Amino acid sequence: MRSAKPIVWTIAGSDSGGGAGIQADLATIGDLGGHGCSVITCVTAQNSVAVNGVEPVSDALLLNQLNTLLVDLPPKAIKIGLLANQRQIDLLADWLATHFTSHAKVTGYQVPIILDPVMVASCGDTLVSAEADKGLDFSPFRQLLTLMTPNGHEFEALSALVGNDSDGISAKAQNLARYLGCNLLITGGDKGAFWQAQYAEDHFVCHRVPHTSALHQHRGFRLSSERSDNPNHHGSGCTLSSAIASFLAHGLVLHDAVLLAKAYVGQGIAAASPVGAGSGPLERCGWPKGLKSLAKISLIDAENCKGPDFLRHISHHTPYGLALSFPALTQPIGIYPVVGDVKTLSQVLAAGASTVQLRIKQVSTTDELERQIVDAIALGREYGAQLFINDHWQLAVKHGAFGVHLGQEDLFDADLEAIANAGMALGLSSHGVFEMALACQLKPSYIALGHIFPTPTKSMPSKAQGLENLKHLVALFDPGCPRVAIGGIDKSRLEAVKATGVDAVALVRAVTQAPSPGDAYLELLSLWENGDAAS
Ligand SMILES: Cc1ncc(COP(=O)(O)OP(=O)(O)O)c(N)n1
Ligand SMILES: Cc1nc(C(=O)O)sc1CCOP(=O)(O)O
Ligand SMILES: [Mg+2]
Repeated sequence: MRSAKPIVWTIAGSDSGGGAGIQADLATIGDLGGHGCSVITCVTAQNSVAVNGVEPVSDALLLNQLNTLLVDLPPKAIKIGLLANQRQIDLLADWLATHFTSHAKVTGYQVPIILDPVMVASCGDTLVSAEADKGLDFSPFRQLLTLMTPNGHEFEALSALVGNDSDGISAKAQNLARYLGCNLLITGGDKGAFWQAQYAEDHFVCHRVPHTSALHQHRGFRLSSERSDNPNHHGSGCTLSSAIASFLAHGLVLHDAVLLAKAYVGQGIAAASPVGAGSGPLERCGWPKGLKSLAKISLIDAENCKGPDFLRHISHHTPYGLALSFPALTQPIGIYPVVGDVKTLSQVLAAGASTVQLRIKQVSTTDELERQIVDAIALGREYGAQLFINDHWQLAVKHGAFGVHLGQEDLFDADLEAIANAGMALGLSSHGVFEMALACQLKPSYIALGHIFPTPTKSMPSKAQGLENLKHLVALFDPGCPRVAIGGIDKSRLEAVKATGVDAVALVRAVTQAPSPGDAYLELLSLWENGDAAS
């Protein structure tokens, strides 16, 4: 029952033309480093221009495939595609709610399930039985799914079926997500209501996403990328949902999986060539590379948003960059001590630290907090250091600190314009692809990538990234500012962290809990720069 490659199931129909369905899913899963298993719901006689027949498999064969796989090849993630009729929907939903849920209780692993509610092939021919001409009822899947990925037309059909006629995409999508009890990715590839001429736009509606910041729960994000004119995009919906399942199987959180899968489809369409007389299939290009391949993120209802200033700044009116700018650092960061009091700050500054953060989490009074910040800023100036104040951006602005460090949650109430107008540097935290992409859009002075290893210093919603994910993140993003790894780093891990290509490391305990923080800083610096400790 062990597999080096994460196992991903696709429960879908066979496309004899090889561009979509099971064939597209298995190609995607394999290309992204997973092992694909298939549960075939129906066989289609299909080429690139027409669907000439669809025959569902029997109930018994459908269940036999599911049960046979479950005993030996249990999945890390499941993608569900074409279900040929209402009977198959009911049967599969019941199996998931009973057999599969019991299995999950035994293993303790919550398998993510992605459903692509396919009804029509990209050539325009219907794929589902005649009884379903008013649309299939997917409500048996309520509370069983992680994500549903309808296109614009499917979203309208699903909304109509559940009597959801709210005004505006945002309210309507949130209602549907609540009704189904899952997150939604509404894709614009069918050139529906959400498709804009220049951008390929998808709407990601978060209902409940584990391991992610509170900032990103219950929100709707617009994901916009440059539209490709290539007519060869057969199977893009199947590819998107199986890519999301594959990234989730590798342990990524949903926001990251969605953003990477969209980039994967974009790269696949851009590189696709014709096969047959109709639309050709997507090319498989492996894990996305380069920031350019990622969609720009904005808030769906930014115009009405009374909340975070930060999210108003990334409204869809400015999806390709902000007017704000934050200064570049003038000294390389290298080893970045994050300290909790002015005494430790003075010790690391005296030892020569050029970039330091004051991170005060507990103070007796607000006067005391202000006094410590004033003293820290004065010390930073005296040593010519790049001193960042964590969290307390108002005091940092008031007293002219070199910079401010903000986490994703801190962005809720931070006035970025005030920080930028004061000419101050900005450091931002991120935990994974989505948060790093958001941070990049704000063009900060550095971006922190955390948490790399488990750490008792702070309790966080995110999972530890590990060195492999850090390496992927570093390869994916060159934000034009330093990338700083943080979380659980000490001298024993410096070499491995440096090997990922990250530009700098931030450390709390490795400095603050050392008998001499100044000496600890010097030893870490020597290890970072020369690979051996200073004598
Ligand atoms: C360099 C660096 N990276 C990350 C953090 C964490 O910031 P945040 O998420 O705001 O958490 P707190 O530090 O406020 O608990 C940081 N401070 N520095
Ligand atoms: C403050 C902080 N922020 C993190 C993030 O991932 O954003 S991890 C972290 C704690 C880092 O402490 P230590 O070096 O003692 O493990
Ligand atoms: Mg903070």
